Amino acid sequence: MSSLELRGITVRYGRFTAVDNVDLLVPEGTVTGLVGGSGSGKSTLGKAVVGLAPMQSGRVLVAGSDAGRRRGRSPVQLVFQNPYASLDPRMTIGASVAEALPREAASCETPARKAPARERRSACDAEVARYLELVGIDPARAVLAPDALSGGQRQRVALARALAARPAVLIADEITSALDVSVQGAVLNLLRRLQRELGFAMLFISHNLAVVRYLSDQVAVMDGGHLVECGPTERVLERPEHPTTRNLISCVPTLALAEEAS
Ligand SMILES: Nc1ncnc2c1ncn2[C@@H]1O[C@H](COP(=O)(O)OP(=O)(O)OP(=O)(O)O)[C@@H](O)[C@H]1O
Repeated sequence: MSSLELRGITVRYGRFTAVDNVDLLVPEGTVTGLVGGSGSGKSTLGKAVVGLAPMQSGRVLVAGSDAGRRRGRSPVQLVFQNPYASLDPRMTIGASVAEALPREAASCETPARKAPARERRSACDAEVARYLELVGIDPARAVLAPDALSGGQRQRVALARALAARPAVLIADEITSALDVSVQGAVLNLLRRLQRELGFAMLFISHNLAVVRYLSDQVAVMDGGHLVECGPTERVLERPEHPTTRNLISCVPTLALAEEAS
């Protein structure tokens, strides 16, 4: 199990500072919910952690060492909002998951032993089946292309692909917001169960405070690229200290009432 520690992360797009000197610790085996208004810098921070945003300064530490300096696969995996964009449409879902497997897991090879091709293939198929089963997809569907699946099923496959890389840390960026409300709950329950079973640290980015409360041990709040508040979920949501947090919380009942009224 590993922690994720962000130290002084700053991201600029040209002259615009999207994330400004953010420090954040996600302790090992726990979930931090990252909330904030639209454009506050949540996704940019998540992308910076995996090297997809132009980080001006700062360090990303996984289990205390610089994530970027590790050899081989990244210890951090990111699952995006859009399950239609996160899988290669030209690959079967089985091939997408297989691609993410660490070499030893995909081949049952050791440095001392090179496995024959047939043995490698069947070890790889077994691992792919294991990860598809883990996310509730029938392994017989491994031969299908992503467009044969629903949005919820694709997001499950995207999750299987991320987990197949055996990440120490998972970043989930609005992973249910593009899904039908009827399948959102199932994907969130799955994510919570897998996080507890596999024990990875998770940065869970969401607009939905109810979902953040359900999943998170601590909540971090962003505003204008700054991290303005961070603390245990119960404390932050019951006794918010920063006006931005109070404002986010006060918007929830307003929205609920607006939905009732419409
Ligand atoms: N590639 C980019 N080039 C220029 N500006 C960008 C880029 N990506 C994001 N931004 C800007 O950076 C700011 C933070 O964006 P970001 O997507 O991180 O916010 P967010 O909190 O995730 O918002 P939302 O909840 O709406 O997804 C916004 O003002 C956005 O317009």
